[in-house]
Amino acid sequence: MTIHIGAEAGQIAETVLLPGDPLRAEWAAHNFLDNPVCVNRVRGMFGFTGTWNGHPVTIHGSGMGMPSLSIYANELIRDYGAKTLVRIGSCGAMQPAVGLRDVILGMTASSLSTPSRGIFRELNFAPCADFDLLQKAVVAARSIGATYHVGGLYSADVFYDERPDLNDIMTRHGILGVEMEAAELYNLAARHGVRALAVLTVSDHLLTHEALSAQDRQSSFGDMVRIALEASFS
Ligand SMILES: O=P(O)(O)O[C@H]1O[C@H](CO)[C@@H](O)[C@H]1O
Ligand SMILES: O=c1cc[nH]c(=O)[nH]1
Repeated sequence: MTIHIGAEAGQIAETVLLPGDPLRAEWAAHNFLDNPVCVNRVRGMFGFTGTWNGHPVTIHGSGMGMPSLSIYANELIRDYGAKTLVRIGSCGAMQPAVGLRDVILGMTASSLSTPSRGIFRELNFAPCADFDLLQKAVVAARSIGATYHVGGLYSADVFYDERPDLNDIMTRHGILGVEMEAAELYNLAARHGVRALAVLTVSDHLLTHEALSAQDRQSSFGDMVRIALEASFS
């Protein structure tokens, strides 16, 4: 057990899917895993471990924002030995060619700052996905017929952004979507020598202002879960 995760040693799989929403973790575990067992409920941040095609998998909420994800990813990697961490999240589209419900595979993640800023200081480290996972996710996305895009993410620190000019700069530089966790996940993966990828579903569009409901964000993003699982084990 750790401060934030109540699972016993051995109850967390080496492959962990990380939705921000703990109820999405519950939905995904019950819809995609065999014999899911709840292994964490500390602070209501549910984690479930089961199997997918015989492979042990944990699906664990990360919470919203990089400070929250950083707590869970640190403990999952350092205390439980997680080796493959795939964020399965929602995001806002930042390009006209990206549509609602499309999947974005996050090759890089730009940010204003992350919990790792204190380490990098004057350096502009470039957080990026694990290439092997990324290319396997592309194959998986193609095979299930998902509409997908590969490219850069913007990991913002705030959802209600008083600096829309930052979004505009990201759009002008080709960034596909905005979310709030991937940059720190990629930083931690680099630091600890593990694999990470963000597989996201577009839940709203910054340019058209279309948006899906909270219920849709919790329990209708099956393609990204399938892609995350296929990529992890192929
Ligand atoms: O749907 P999740 O995975 O939580 O991801 C996105 O949704 C939350 C904001 O609504 C932030 O966590 C953002 O990154
Ligand atoms: O962080 C997020 C997630 C979805 N949509 C956004 O605009 N931001």
